[in-house]
Amino acid sequence: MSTNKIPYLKHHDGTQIQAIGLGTYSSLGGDCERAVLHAIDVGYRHIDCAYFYGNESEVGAAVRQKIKEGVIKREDIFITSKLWNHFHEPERVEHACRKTLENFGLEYVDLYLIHWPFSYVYRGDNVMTPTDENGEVELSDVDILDTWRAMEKLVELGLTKSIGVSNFNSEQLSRLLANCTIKPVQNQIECNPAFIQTQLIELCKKNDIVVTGYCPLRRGNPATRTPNYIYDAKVEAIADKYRKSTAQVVLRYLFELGVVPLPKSSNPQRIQDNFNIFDFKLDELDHAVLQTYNTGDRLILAKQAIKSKNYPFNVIVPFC
Ligand SMILES: NC(=O)C1=CN([C@@H]2O[C@H](COP(=O)(O)OP(=O)(O)OC[C@H]3O[C@@H](n4cnc5c(N)ncnc54)[C@H](OP(=O)(O)O)[C@@H]3O)[C@@H](O)[C@H]2O)C=CC1
Ligand SMILES: O=C1CO[C@H](CO)[C@@H](O)[C@@H]1O
Repeated sequence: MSTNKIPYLKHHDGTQIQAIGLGTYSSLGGDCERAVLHAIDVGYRHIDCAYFYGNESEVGAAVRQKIKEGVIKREDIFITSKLWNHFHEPERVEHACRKTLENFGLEYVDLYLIHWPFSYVYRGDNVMTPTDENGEVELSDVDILDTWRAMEKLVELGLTKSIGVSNFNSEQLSRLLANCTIKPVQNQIECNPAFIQTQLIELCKKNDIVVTGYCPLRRGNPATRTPNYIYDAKVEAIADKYRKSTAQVVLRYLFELGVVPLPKSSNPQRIQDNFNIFDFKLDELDHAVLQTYNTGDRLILAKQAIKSKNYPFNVIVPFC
């Protein structure tokens, strides 16, 4: 497929991002490498990764393979990774980013995000969820602004082109915006028909921050036929109208709301299908139907960090 017709969004720092990205959480080993190789062949130029996912080596191997084959140049592909919660102390941030680059076998990432606003005690690079004797996660208390200043240095060092955040609520984002030198280019948040987060999206748009949407398919599971909207007759009717799948309708819907969806798949057909959402347009009635699923039902709660003062989901933001 030609990538000419695929829309890109511009970040405020001048970098550009393809308006859909391949999610890689729970894509592991050979499955992950094959998924990324196939995605690049299909036309994806935006891959969402994280140190926490434990698959940066596989993603990097696939990207380097495609560069070697001459299918892409490094500058054609946008790679996001994320600082995990145990690396928040400012003095660990550069080390964490260099470790990620080493995993990828690349000299820079395009975007490095603070994965969550809360932090964990550091017990070693590979201890990603340190727990105490009661099995509770060991939370630490690093100020987001201190971590952000170290993130800004990564741009100066050329280790990442852009920096951003993930899972920041409106208060955390506003505080960061009021106190930063480099503004975040993105806030990556949960976004699917049942949980759109309209007000947070509006705040991001107002501040020229791109929203990337995770769990766009709400972790679709054909066996249990969840989430219900992928298997619901009303969405099937919309899909039939455009000769598309219900997943394509959902991804298109998020795109039309101004969100960059990050669907994960390791299935070749679904990887391709999820990318083919730029040749049709939903009408107002379709939007009205899809809006009825917005019940404000958050899927990812990160309850292990509920006691952190930086736990982001205490702020009750109306969802519509
Ligand atoms: N910043 C953060 O805190 C978070 C970021 N993320 C990022 O967002 C990405 C997407 O979220 P994720 O949690 O993976 O969930 P998704 O909503 O992308 O759902 C993935 C699931 O949907 C299935 N699926 C994919 N395509 C289709 C389709 N066309 N029809 C039916 N089922 C389908 C996949 O199965 P199969 O592989 O078999 O196709 C997989 O089981 C992550 O991979 C990660 O990169 C996710 C969570 C939190
Ligand atoms: O990126 C992520 C993938 O999903 C996890 C939950 O299942 C999240 O904790 C994490 O932030």
